[in-house]
Amino acid sequence: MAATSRGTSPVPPDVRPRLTVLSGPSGVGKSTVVAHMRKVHPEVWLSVSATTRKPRPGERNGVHYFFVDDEEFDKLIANGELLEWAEFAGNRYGTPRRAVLDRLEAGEPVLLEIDLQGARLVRQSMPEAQLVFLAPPGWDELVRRLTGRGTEAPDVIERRLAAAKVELAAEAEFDTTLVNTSVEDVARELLTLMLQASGLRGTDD
Ligand SMILES: Nc1nc2c(ncn2[C@@H]2O[C@H](COP(=O)(O)OP(=O)(O)O)[C@@H](O)[C@H]2O)c(=O)[nH]1
Ligand SMILES: Nc1ncnc2c1ncn2[C@@H]1O[C@H](COP(=O)(O)OP(=O)(O)O)[C@@H](O)[C@H]1O
Repeated sequence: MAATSRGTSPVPPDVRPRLTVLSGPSGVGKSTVVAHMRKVHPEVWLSVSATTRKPRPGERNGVHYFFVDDEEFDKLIANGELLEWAEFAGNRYGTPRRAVLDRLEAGEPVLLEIDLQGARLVRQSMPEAQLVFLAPPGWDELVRRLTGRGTEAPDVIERRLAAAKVELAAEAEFDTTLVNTSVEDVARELLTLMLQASGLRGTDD
């Protein structure tokens, strides 16, 4: 089944590459979509965030995240090295500023996968960014995905589901919604949105 696109952002007249932010509730499939993008479209540059969260099995430092301790995260903030950062479900996450700006200056479209608070901060500091909301096909499916992933303890799942309710209520703040029914379809639509927003050609393959 195809991913459903609810609403679209107008294609801007300028041709500057734009930052694209992908956000959505925990368990909706953001990491899965991003992993698929990495595999099928390695040319798309994905920001790697710093986090104080402990790595999950299979997660690699410098690939999925830069895993740092609290002290190192404090330093990143103090030195102004983060474009934005937020606390989410008891851990801190932030986007390294320099790497993102370098890529944008080099003319490459850039993708950030960050939480709602981060998306709002990016909207303030870079109003030209396009904000894409990844929505679940329904609440029950979101619960199933988050529980089925099996990476979090029940209390952490509860915290993430509470955060998910807040995140779902913020959908209207985003330029576009993609419903994650099919990972392949979402990745394709996301790539098209990124290329269109950057004044480059959208693809249908
Ligand atoms: N603000 C912000 N949020 C981030 C960043 N990196 C990841 N996140 C978000 O932090 C939340 C938790 O991420 P994670 O622990 O990897 O869990 P998962 O996304 O549910 O698999 C998600 O909503 C991510 O999108 C970042 O650099 N900044
Ligand atoms: N389109 C989809 N259909 C069914 N399951 C999915 C889909 N996308 C992701 N999932 C599954 O949902 C769970 C949560 O996905 P994940 O990418 O970790 O979410 P997030 O990064 O948004 O927290 C994973 O077990 C993943 O395999």
